[in-house]
Amino acid sequence: MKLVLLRHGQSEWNKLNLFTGWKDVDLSEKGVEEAKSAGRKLKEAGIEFDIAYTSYLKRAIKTLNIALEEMDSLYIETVKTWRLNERHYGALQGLNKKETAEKYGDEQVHIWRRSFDIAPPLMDKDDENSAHRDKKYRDFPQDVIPDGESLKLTLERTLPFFMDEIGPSLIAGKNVLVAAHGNSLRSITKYIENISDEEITSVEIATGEPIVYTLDENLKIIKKEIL
Ligand SMILES: O=C1c2ccccc2C(=O)c2c1cc(NS(=O)(=O)c1ccccc1O)c(O)c2O
Repeated sequence: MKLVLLRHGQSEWNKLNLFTGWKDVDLSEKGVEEAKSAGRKLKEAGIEFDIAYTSYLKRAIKTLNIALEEMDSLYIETVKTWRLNERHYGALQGLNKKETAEKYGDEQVHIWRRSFDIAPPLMDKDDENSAHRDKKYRDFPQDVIPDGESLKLTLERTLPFFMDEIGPSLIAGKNVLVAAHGNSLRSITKYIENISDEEITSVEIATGEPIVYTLDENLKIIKKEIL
């Protein structure tokens, strides 16, 4: 069966090189085109999906819907989960490179950049952008919703969803499409390709380029191709 990973197209804040995280920004024009192109590639590859998974963030949801529309597959079951959200960048959300360096210093940025288990400064729970005040997350236990995540924490809240939901769909023989974010897709890649904690920080998943895994019933990779 096929597992296809698709990182959302360029967002409005990617264009401005701002930390985005859980900020629910829209796709840019370019991002919409990237999603259409990904959908066309998947249609040409002739993959028929049985189920799709995405995050609670519109840049991923729209990427999925645009790609499914290109494949004339908007009818398939789609599951949305906060566990596929991008890494939460805490108080850094909305900052650009210059502001981050000015506020925290180049040395600190350099440490954060390569770190696996260091979280950024947390966002205040009463910040207007806090997930604790966002209706999307109102039904979740408040201690589960993050205010900032290390890469390790992000992987640790995404992988259980893969093991409990996506894995069983694959083992049931379904073709699965996951439209999500750089760091949440790293979690799945890390597991499928058995990548170490050190190596995963340098794995980059390109936007809008479907990664197609053909897996056996033990979720071992038979073939990997990037469309
Ligand atoms: O500061 C961070 C950082 C801080 C806290 C947790 C994670 C990261 C992180 O993962 C990261 C950073 C900077 C840059 N490059 S940058 O310094 O040029 C930069 C800074 C701010 C906004 C966008 C930029 O491109 C990266 O490529 C990163 O992957």
